Order: sequence, then structure tokens, then C-alpha cells
Amino acid sequence: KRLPLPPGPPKRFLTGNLHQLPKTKQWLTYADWAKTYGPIMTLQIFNRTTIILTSAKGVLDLLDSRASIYSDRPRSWMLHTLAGQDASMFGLSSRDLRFPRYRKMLVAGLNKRSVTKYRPELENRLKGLLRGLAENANDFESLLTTYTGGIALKAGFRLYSIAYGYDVVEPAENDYFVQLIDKADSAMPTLVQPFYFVEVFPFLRFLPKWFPTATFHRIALEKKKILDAMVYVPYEWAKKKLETSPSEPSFFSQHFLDEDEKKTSQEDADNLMWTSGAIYSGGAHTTSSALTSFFLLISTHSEIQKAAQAEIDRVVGRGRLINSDDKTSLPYINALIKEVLRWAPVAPMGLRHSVTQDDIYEGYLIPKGSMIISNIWAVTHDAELYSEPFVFNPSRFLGDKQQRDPFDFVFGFGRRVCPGATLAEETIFLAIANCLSLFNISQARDTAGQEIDPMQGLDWRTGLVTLALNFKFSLTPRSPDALDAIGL
Ligand code: HEM
Repeated sequence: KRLPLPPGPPKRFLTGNLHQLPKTKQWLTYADWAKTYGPIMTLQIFNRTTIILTSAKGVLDLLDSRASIYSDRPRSWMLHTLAGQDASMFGLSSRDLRFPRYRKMLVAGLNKRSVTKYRPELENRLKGLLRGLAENANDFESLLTTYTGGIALKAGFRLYSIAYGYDVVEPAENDYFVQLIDKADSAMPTLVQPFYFVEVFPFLRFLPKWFPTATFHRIALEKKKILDAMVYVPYEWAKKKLETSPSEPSFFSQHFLDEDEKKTSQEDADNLMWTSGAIYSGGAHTTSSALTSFFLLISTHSEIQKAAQAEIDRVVGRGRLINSDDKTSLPYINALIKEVLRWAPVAPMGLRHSVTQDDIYEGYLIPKGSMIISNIWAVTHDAELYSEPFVFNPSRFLGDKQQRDPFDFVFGFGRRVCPGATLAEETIFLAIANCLSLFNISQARDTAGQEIDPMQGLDWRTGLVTLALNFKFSLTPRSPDALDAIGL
């Protein structure tokens, strides 16, 4: 006898739950629905089944413990076929022969040992960030605008030079490659998040492009151009540079030359192009989103800020840049970073997985090919795991009764777990620890001198990667010579 699917909102004939699909901040609606339908929920859109997991148990039981069958990506006509992103890391099937090769290259380029090699570059970029913040101390709004979200942009694009050995032109928004990444940022969500009829009626792809209702064709073409440029243009640049002059150590140069410094095969070169592309498209806006959330939270939690600064002053002292080796001796800062990523998970619904065979879980059938969505936001706001989940409190990760490490969730699951987590952690640590060491961060004031509550009017960007929008904060050096003391 066929087992039932997990419960879900009532469906309409043929279209299923299509009429109910939330258009923005889906993680909130799905968390709300889970209160009625439970932590394993089904949404049906025509013949496509989506399973939404809302509990830590569900995501870990399926996506981690049964990773061998839950690490595929759903096939999308828009992304893979019409926009030609078949070889892109993010959508690549776990059954594709390239998948283990891509992962191997990413892990090799982004593991702890490799990240250590990038440290001089990280510190270089960090100084630029701190200098930029200090110079604009009285005008945060313009700083945020100039750098498209202040430190967010700088922090994000630091990764670019890691992928290609490329030095971003400052200010970053004038940089041609940075513009490519920026444009590409919304391209992927536009292809996979809204519902397109071509996904359930694939024959629609044969409609001529000029056909009035074939808007999806035009969207796919436009996004294809953007996504292709993001991958091919820097690749060609890096290749040319490598041919004319030996490059700084970078992810690209490490892989592009074999031991005899001869070119690798075309296949290897293609793999490298897509994995390098995955590094900056995966790393740029994620890390910057976490840093943006940090400014939001720290500007409204002065006691936490003081505790963090006290730890820095006690352990590192003032007058020098905090470096990656200090990380292990700053437990409060590490707890604070965990809490930022828990409170505001950067990818609130992770990336979509799919299951490669029929499976049974808790008496329900999870049919082969179902799309699996992990509601990471709901997990990191589950009161059973995190007491008072909406309160920002780094101390929950200190002492004897520590709460569950959010890094078990926020970087994703199974064979698709984020390969950039080590680099992300280091990037975030350097920026947060040094900002706390050098600056006091507080709420901005209006023209009447009243503090502006950034939580009022706050909004979050909908997309694969979210971002706190519409807020201001104020930043002043902790001492007049703080920046001079570290040579900035
Ligand atoms: C705070 C920072 C970051 C967060 C929260 C984050 C989170 C995630 C999540 C949730 C996924 C999906 C995992 C899954 O499918 O289960 C992912 C995938 C990925 N991330 Fe990150 N990430 C961050 C930074 C980075 C950085 C710095 C890089 C590169 C340098 C990177 C590269 C990637 C790549 C290439 C994938 C695709 C992996 C695959 O499909 O197999 N990420 N990340």
C-alpha cells in the first residue's frame, strides 16, 4: 500500500498549492504553515512535489544522515536548459561525473591549509575596509551607498582576488568584474524562485522567443548573458594574465598549471572555470550579508558590544591589527559570530536539494525527484533549540549549557555543504573583531539628535541570499589614534 505524503496546505485541482506560494520572505510563511502541518510538509505544484523541512531533526536525518540520496539538485528547465547553466556548481546534479571533481577542487582550494595561504590578501583587504569605514565615520549612509552596503561589498569582493589573483579597483562599485558579480547576484534567484509554467510543461520551451506569452524565454536569455559573462569574462582575463606573467598564488593559478607548468586539458580548464566562478558568486554576497547583519545587531546591543571589546582589550590589547591566529583566544567574539549567523541566517532556506530515489521517513513517502527545501531560518529560530530565539544573545554559546552550534545548519547539508565555510568564518572574524577593536558602533541619530531604532522599518531581501535593508548605524573610532597605531 502506498504511504501518504507528508501533510501540507489544502490543494486545488491540477494546480495544487500554486495559488498560495508566497512571493517574498518565503521562510516566514513556511515556518508559519509548519505550525499547522508539522515539520515535514508537502507542497504540490501541478505534478511537482516539494518537501519543506522545518526542524533540526528533519534536516539532519534526511540531508545529512541520508546524504547519499538527498544531495542532488532539482532539474530546472529555466536554469539548466534555457539559461544554459548546466555546468554551474550550484545547480549541478550530484550524479553528474563533474560533481566529485568540482567538489574536490573547491575543497582543495578552500580548506584550512589553502585559506592560510590567502591570509596576506585577506589582511590587505581588511585594512582597506577599516580605512574606508574610518574615513566615512560621520556619514554612514553615504558609505553604505558608495560601497553598496558599506563593508558588505568590500568584504564580499575580497574573494574575487582569491579566485583569480585579481585586485579589485576601488571603489569597488567602479570595478568591471565587481559589476558583473553584482548583476549576477539576482540572476540565479530569478531563474529558480518564481514559478514558471515551463517547469511543469516543458514542451513550452519550443514556443518561439517572439511569442507574446514566452516571457520566460526572454528572462532566461537575459539572465544567461549575465551569468555567462560572470564566468567567462574573468576566466579569459585570468588565463591571459597567466600566459603573460606568473600570477600571485590564487585558486586559479594553483589549478591552472600542472607540475610542469604546462596547460591543463580543456576539460580541466572548463572545470576550473566553473569552480572559480562558484567561489566568487558563492562567496561575495553571503559574507557581506553576515557583516551587514552584524552592524545592525551590534549597533542596537551596546552591552554585548562592551563585553566583546573588553575581551579584545584583555586578550589582544590595542595598537595592533587582530589576525586569524587570535581567533582561538577570543571565545566571546566567536560566540558573537555564531549568534549573528543564527539570528540572521544568510541563506534562510539554503539551496534546494532533491532526492534520487523513493524514501520513507516517519511513515511518509518522500517520492523520488522531490525538491527538498530546508527552512534554515525556522531551525535557527526554534525555541526548543534556542531559548528566546528572537533575542540576540551570544552567551548562549558559552559556558556549560551551550546551545546547538548554528554552524551545523547555516552552511547547508550533506554532500552539498558549503565548501567556503572556513574562508567565510575567517573573513567574518577579521572584519568583526577589528571593527570592534577600533570603533564604537551605535544607532544613528536623526536631525533632532534622537536615536533611530534600526529595527523599525527594517526589511530583508528575498532571494537565495538575504540582506538586511533600510537601516543606518553610526561608527566612531574608540580613540583618536586608534587607526594610526595600527598603521592605517
Ligand atoms: C557566511 C557565509 C556563507 C554562508 C552562510 C554560506 C551558506 C551556504 C549554503 C547554505 C549553501 C548550500 C548548501 C546546501 O546545498 O546544502 C552553500 C553552498 C555553497 N557555497 Fe556557501 N556560504 C557562505 C560563504 C561561502 C563562501 C565564502 C564561498 C566561497 C569562497 C562559498 C561557496 C559555496 C559554494 C561553491 C556552494 C555550492 C556547493 C554545492 O552546490 O555543492 N560560500 N553555502
